[in-house]
Amino acid sequence: IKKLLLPGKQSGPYPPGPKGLPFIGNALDFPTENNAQEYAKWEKKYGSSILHASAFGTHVILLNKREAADELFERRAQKYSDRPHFPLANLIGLSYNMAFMGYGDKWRLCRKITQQIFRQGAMENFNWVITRKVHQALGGLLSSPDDFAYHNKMLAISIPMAAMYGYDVKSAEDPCIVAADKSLTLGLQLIAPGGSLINIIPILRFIPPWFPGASSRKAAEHVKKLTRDMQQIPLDFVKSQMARPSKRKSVSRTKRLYKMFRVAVPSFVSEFFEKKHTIGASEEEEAAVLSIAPTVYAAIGTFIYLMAVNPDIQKKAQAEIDSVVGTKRLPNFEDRPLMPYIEAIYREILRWRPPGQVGIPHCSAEDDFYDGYFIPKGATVIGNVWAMTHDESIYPEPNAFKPERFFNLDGTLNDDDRILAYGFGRRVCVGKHFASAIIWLTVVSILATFKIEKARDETGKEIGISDEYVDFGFLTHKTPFKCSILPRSTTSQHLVEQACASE
Ligand code: HEM
Repeated sequence: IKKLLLPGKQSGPYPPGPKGLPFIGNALDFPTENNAQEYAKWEKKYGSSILHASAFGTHVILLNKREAADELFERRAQKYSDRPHFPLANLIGLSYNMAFMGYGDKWRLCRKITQQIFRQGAMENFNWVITRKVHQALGGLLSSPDDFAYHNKMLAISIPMAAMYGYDVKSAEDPCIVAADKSLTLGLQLIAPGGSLINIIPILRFIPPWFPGASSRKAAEHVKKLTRDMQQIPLDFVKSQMARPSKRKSVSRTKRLYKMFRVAVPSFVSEFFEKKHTIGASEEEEAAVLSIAPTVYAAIGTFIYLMAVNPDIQKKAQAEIDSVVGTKRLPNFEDRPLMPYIEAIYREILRWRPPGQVGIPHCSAEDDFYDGYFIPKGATVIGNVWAMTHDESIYPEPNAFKPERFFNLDGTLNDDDRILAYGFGRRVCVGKHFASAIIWLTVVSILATFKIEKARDETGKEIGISDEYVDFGFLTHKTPFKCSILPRSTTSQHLVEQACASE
């Protein structure tokens, strides 16, 4: 209300954008689905790639071009690394997550710890657990290929559970998985700008959940409980394991966990607990990064869809794998530098359909100018990743899935390896190396062993797959579809069976 009655001194024009109504501004103009594509249309409509809209006194700046995102989020990072207030994050118990924290000491501490754990050089710690879970997913595809979405979900949730907590999920019925799945799906939906009226009119958060019509508040209460379970079950597990006295003094607690459970240790949380004693992290920061699962799930869902509709690309990729790996073993991380075409597929998946099309919003910490336009302090600043990765001047025929675009004329990979889907500046995804390893190994392992095709009906006719996606809060997922996933040969079937038996 203060912002509306006493607007700050404005010293220049806002970027172009839709004309707002009194008081509510553009509250009715913000798209509730396909927002990245709608914001790209705004660019054409208002003749500018930097745009402005507002709702109830909150200014929103949209950046559709990479130069603007690089200038503001990277070069002016001091001013653009904060997050807007997410009124629902608190209500659903997600405020512990560093992705939603303001740019302050608490975030700095979390960032320091997580960056250390997930830095590129530390990926070896996780290779073992990623490999194990990817092999289990291959086994799942072998026994029930029609349930590929289920196996994908298990993979996406069980890797962080094992890596972070040393918690070994065996089935999707595990109470922790049920809670994680529901909490993240519902939570991310609610927290996004179009997810609830509370995000636009924060005062509504004070309405009690039992009040007639307070559906978001009710949903938030439900999600909060699920979030608590999702965190608490594995946290209790780690704490109980760490509290056990060691019989042999020379074996550290994390090594002891490793010996006992043969899961990915040092797990993120057990290492976090260890660090807590030396640098003093607080209780709330103990579980920071579980919201990653849906991003990985979205990327792998896109991969399966793209392989079903692009058989020639699939064949080319399999030819590369066969020439490097042969057919007597499964691929491993050491093969990665030897397979440029698979690398190009990885880049193209995240270019073609970034899991979070408009990333996570940043917030401006002070008044600023860019390109002659005024950006007020406290503005929500959104990098439209989808628009940037579909910029025709950089990626001709942007809607086509073409891994070849990442090659130089001499057949070597080009240097366009900055994955915009991971965001920008100081808030860039802290788990990008981890995510890259998971997605790469999943892609290469599935391609090495299975053939993905469109499903056929009883007359043998191919069943078409729609190209529709559905938005889940900040994320976008491929809508459910049918396809056929069969072993490439009896040799590849045996390889998968052996890998699963040895896990
Ligand atoms: C395909 C997979 C993934 C994608 C596309 C993705 C994308 C993103 C994006 C767009 C952001 C916000 C960046 C910004 O504000 O500009 C982010 C933040 C973050 N991501 Fe990821 N992510 C993925 C996987 C992961 C994984 C596996 C982890 C696990 C460690 C992770 C942990 C985080 C954290 C902790 C943040 C918050 C960083 C901060 O606010 O300082 N992400 N991610």
